[in-house]
Amino acid sequence: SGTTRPVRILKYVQRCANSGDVLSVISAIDAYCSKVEWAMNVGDEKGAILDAVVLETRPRYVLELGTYCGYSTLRIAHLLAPGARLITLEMNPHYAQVAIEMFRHAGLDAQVELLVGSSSALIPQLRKKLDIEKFDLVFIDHWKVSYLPDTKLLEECGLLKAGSVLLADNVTCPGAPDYLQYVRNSPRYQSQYFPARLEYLQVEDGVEKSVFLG
Ligand SMILES: O=C(NC/C=C/[C@H]1O[C@@H](n2ccc(=O)cc2)[C@H](O)[C@@H]1O)c1cc([N+](=O)[O-])cc(O)c1O
Ligand SMILES: [Mg+2]
Repeated sequence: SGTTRPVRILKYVQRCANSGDVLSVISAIDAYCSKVEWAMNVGDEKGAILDAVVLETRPRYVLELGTYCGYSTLRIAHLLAPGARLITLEMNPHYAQVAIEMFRHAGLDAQVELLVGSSSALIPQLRKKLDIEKFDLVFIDHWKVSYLPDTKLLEECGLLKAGSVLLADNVTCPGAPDYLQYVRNSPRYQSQYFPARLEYLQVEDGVEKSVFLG
């Protein structure tokens, strides 16, 4: 039985990226996935949009839905102020283990709190479990069919406040049409689309930034 794609990415990073250097880890993942084998990281073009939203939001509490190898987790963690908290949810224990090793190589494992489980099971537990009232920024990049139900769950659990920012990957490819329709038509959101290419490919994608209005 061979390795998995996340393990091959991790091994490449451990071999080629300087440990403790998060930017070299990020560029090593992008190098591997653009030259050797594609993987569903947000990538460097959409990643730059994510960076800009993190910098403008200056979030204290961040939630990520879908860790995978931890690429976007690292991009976010790198830009957070001391004392900020980044929670990332991953339901696949193997992916979670790879991501933890990725965070260790980048020297950011102390900056990230990874919870293993499905978002629908974990989101209702976050307030009690983590003593967090509201999230300032949510990066949504897990199953595309879960974007809308999980957004409604975040609202119902009182985890969003006026000004909370949702940033959703892949709203064009693979697409999250029900989510888009909701955030673009609900009076409770101010939504904006940022077109970009799908990671490592010449295919059209985009991210949607939606500000919760309370
Ligand atoms: O399908 C995609 N993403 C699904 C991501 C799923 C990730 O979220 C986790 N999760 C964590 C918690 C959950 O509750 C559910 C899943 C899964 O265990 C996986 O690690 C995708 C596909 C393409 N593509 O071009 O095909 C491009 C992209 O950028 C994508 O993000
Ligand atoms: Mg994605």
